[in-house]
Amino acid sequence: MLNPNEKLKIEEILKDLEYYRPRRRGWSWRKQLPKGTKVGPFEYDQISEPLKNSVPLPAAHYFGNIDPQPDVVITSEIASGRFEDDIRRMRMAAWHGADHIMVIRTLGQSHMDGLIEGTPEGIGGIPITRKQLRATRKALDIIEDEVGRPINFHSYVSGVAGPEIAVLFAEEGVNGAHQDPQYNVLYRGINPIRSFVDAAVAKRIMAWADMLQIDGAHNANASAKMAWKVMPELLVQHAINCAFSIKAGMKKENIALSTVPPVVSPAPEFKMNFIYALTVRELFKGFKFRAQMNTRYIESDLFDATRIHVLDTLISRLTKADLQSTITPDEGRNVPWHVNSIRGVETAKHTLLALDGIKDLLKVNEEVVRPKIRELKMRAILFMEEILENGGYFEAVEKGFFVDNGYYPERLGDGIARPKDGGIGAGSVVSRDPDYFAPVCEHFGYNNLPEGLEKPCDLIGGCTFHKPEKIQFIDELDERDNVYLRMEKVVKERDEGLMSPEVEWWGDGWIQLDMTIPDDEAHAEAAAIAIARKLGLQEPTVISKTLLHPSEGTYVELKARVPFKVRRDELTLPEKPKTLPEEEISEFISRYPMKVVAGTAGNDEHSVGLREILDIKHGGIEKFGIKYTYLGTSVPPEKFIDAAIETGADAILISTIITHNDVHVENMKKIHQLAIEKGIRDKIILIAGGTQINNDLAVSCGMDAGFGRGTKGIYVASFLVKRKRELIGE
Ligand SMILES: Cc1ncc(COP(=O)(O)O)c(/C=N/CCC[C@H](N)C(=O)O)c1O
Repeated sequence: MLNPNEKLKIEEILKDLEYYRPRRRGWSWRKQLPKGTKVGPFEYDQISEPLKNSVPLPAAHYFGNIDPQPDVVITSEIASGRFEDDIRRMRMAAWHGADHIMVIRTLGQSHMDGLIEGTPEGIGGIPITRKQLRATRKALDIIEDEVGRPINFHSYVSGVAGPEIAVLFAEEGVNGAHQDPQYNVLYRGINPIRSFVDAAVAKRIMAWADMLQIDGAHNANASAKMAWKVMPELLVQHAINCAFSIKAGMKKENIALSTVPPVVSPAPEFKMNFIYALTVRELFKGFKFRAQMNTRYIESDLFDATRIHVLDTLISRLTKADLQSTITPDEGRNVPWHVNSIRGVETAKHTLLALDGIKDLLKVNEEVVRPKIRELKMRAILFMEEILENGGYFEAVEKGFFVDNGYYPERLGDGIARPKDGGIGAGSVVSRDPDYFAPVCEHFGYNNLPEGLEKPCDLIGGCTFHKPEKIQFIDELDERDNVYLRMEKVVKERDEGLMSPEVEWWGDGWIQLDMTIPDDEAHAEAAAIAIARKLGLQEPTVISKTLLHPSEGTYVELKARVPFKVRRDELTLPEKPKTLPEEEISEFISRYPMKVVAGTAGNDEHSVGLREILDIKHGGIEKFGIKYTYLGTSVPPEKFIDAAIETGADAILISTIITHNDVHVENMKKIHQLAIEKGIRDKIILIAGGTQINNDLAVSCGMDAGFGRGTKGIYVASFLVKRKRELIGE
């Protein structure tokens, strides 16, 4: 069982992998809760069972730290090239609410006509191998136990080894996979006939394994020059894969359409995206919808990408999504980093919760949308009719019907044409002889079962689906490229407590820094690099720039490598404030009633933090019986002293956030000085608080104590009691 306070040890995961068997087969949906379910102070209509361990959204602490889980499965796409580091990121993503982990394959795996073995390092994705799948599924088992919800493990069945990959996934308990023959044809240049034959074989196996299938329509969005123009084609692509999948034996509820809002602002996106989303859900009722956030128009600006993804998730809530697949906001600038995988999950969770029940609040204006939906459907139907007129799919793809940037029936003639008898694997499909028989189960198509056999694999005493002990587990094939070699350095540093920052791989040393340079883009970029170099950072690289003004300023984000490590055992941790037990505070106050005056000092209007320290509802000092007089905001130092004298207060609590020209320091010194002048300094307790305050600073300005960001009422109450005890000699 994983302990949240202990790091996951990959070496433990790698032990006894040859004996590992997946705990289940098939896809797990979230367990829905009824409409009107109460969580903390609120009622929800679209949530599922909560997690045992999780990280709530940033604002959750205002509402009792609730972390309601939306009804929709949330995907995190993770693949840095080293599965051992991806496993740690999967644990992070699971705690933030992801229960669908998608692992992108290494560059070019689609062109390998066979399986890869061992654990080589990947490029831009993971080499999908039996050992990598087992280690990851085994890790996901303990991670799902830690968060308390099943996690779906997902990858891709495509390429010339599609059927072999499908068997591998079925054997290793993979829960979901992309499978769409059109992907092979259009984007991997694999022979169309081979692709569809392989797809039938693969889909039949996926059906047996009860895997959820995601189709590949999103790739047309991602590939078209004008992504919004391919909307009619997307409907056709979905139709082709859905119909083919049903014929290959898949159940409708395991067929998910991969649908992406096609365009982004500054386009008036909802005029297209919302209509399209309504249309696809109407046409494919009964299938599942996997909403993928837009990848086509992501730039390097994390804020813009996040805004896009919030709006994409709004589309999901306004129509329907069974899965919300997040895209990391940094997909436009680097291979996704840990933090951005998590940000993608937070965006989905935040938006889905924010829009809980939204469809009960709004009605779609049928009068306006109906003709537009109908037009889209007509365009798709015409497209399909033209395919038929041209002799069918293979002829149409040969003529470049697909991913053409015309808004069908308009055609620009720039579609992706694939010759029916060309491409990788051309001519490799042979028809089965009348007496063809393969002694394996779930084998699509003509399989001549001999008399007396109940199922094909009876002939060989069981196939790997029915006798998993027959699966051949190959450990490592390349002694120069495997996880053990990679772990040698990592385990040594980890056990020595050597720490360095990382973005995707253990200790890769990368950090991100950002700065605003008051100059044009070119000079700002050059200056940022020079500054990073002077800071001693290595390989400084600009990953994003935001023009604030052509000449006045540019905001620059860089990544750079830290050339050193720090030792964990040499770190001085900020000591946690020593608080007294609640009942001890209340008991003391009952014997020595205390009064304070409080307010925000000087010309400071920020009072939320101070209210949290005072008011009972936030666990403020009032909770322990301490009475307070609230002087309001922008209180001059003199007023604090006069009020304290007037009310006979034991303490003055000043809150100060503004630090321009050190006004916070001046105010603290002034109050300390005035208390001396009025002869009350030795009887009154002076406390300052605020996000820019710390104890040393406050004491150096004459305060008795200072409290910074994250302070709780009990910290202040404990200090008041301790100081009062000193004053009365208890
Ligand atoms: C239908 C299909 N088959 C196979 C592959 C993978 O194929 P290869 O191993 O890269 O050749 C893909 C990949 N899609 C792009 C990334 C995931 C995307 N961002 C998503 O979230 O859906 C695919 O769409």
